[in-house]
Amino acid sequence: MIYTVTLNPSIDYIVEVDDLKLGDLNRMKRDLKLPGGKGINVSRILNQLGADSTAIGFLGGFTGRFIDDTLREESIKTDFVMIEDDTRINIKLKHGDETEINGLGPAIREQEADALVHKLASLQKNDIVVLSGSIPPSLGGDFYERLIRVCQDTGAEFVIDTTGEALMKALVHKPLLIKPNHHELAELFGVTIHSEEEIVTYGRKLLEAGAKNVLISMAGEGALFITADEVYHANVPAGTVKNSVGAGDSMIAGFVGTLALHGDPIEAFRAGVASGSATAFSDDLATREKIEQLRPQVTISKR
Ligand SMILES: Nc1ncnc2c1ncn2[C@@H]1O[C@H](COP(=O)(O)OP(=O)(O)O)[C@@H](O)[C@H]1O
Ligand SMILES: O=P(O)(O)OC[C@H]1O[C@](O)(COP(=O)(O)O)[C@@H](O)[C@@H]1O
Repeated sequence: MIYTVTLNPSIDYIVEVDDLKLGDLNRMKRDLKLPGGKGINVSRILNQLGADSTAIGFLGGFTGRFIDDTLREESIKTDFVMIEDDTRINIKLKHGDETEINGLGPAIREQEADALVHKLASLQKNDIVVLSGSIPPSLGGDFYERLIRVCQDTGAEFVIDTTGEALMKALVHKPLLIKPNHHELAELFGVTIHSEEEIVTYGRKLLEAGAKNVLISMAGEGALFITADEVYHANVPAGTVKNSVGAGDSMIAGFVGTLALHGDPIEAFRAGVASGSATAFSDDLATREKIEQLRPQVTISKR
C-alpha cells in the first residue's frame, strides 16, 4: 500500500482576474476551490493511475471537511487525524502570471501529533510512504525525522518532497525518491545554477548523501533522472499551460505509482513527466486520459 502524508493540507483557492490592480477593487473572472496539499495531490493522481493509496495527515474545521469529502467522492481512502484548528486556504492568483500565497497552517496539539505517529506504527515492510509539503510551524522542523524513524522501524520505504534543512536531514535515511525542481536544487546548496552539467553535479551530491533516486524537474524545460549509474533526460510534451499548481506532485505520483505497479524506473520517469505535464495543461489535476494521451510524447535519452 502507498500512504501519502500531508502535514499541512490546504484548500487551493484558484482565482483568475484579467488585470490585477494592487490597492484597488478587483473582480474575479473565474474561481475554483480544490483539495490541495502535496500528499493529497499525489493520492489524487495515484487514483487516476489505478494505484491504491491512503491519504493521511491532519485535517480540521470546515476546510478540512471539504477536503475529506472531496477525496472520498473520488473513492480515495483517507485516514486523517482530525484536529481542532482549521485547515488553511492557499490562494493561487492567476493574472497573466501565477502568484501564490500559501498559509502557515493550523496549530497542531501534542496529542494530535502523537496520533499521527501512532497511525504510521502499523506500516508493513512493502509499504511506501510519501511525505510531502511544508510542516505547520507548531509541529517543529524535525517532525519528518520522527516519521522517518517510524518508517525505518517498520521497514517501509519513504519518499520525501520538501525543501531546505528538512530535506537535507532526510537524505541520510535513504529515501526511495526525492524531486527538487532546479531552483530548489540551487537553494539547497546556496548556489546559482547555469547549466545542465551543474544540475547533474549537484543532483549527484544528493545521491551521494543517501537518496536512492533523484528527479530534478525543470518545469517547461523537461526533467533529469539521476541514478547511481546513469543520467536520463526527458522532454516535456507540447501543450498549453493552464494551471501548473500540483505539477510537481503529479510527477512524484506518476513515478511512484508506476514503479510500484510495474517496477521499471525508466517507465516510471516517463509516467512522472507525462503526469506533471498533463496537470500543467489542465485546470484541476490531470485525468488518466490526459496522462495516457501525453505519455507517448515523452522521449527519454541517456546523457
Ligand atoms: N510549463 C510546463 N510545460 C510542460 N510541462 C510542465 C510545465 N510546468 C511543469 N510541467 C511538468 O511538471 C513537472 C514538474 O514541474 P515543476 O514546475 O518543475 O515542479 P514543481 O511544481 O515541483 O516546481 C515537469 O517536469 C513537467 O513534466
Ligand atoms: O506545503 P506547501 O509547501 O505550502 O505547499 C502546498 C501547496 O503545494 C501544492 O501541493 C502544489 O505543489 P506543486 O505545485 O509543487 O506540485 C498545492 O496544492 C498547495 O497549495
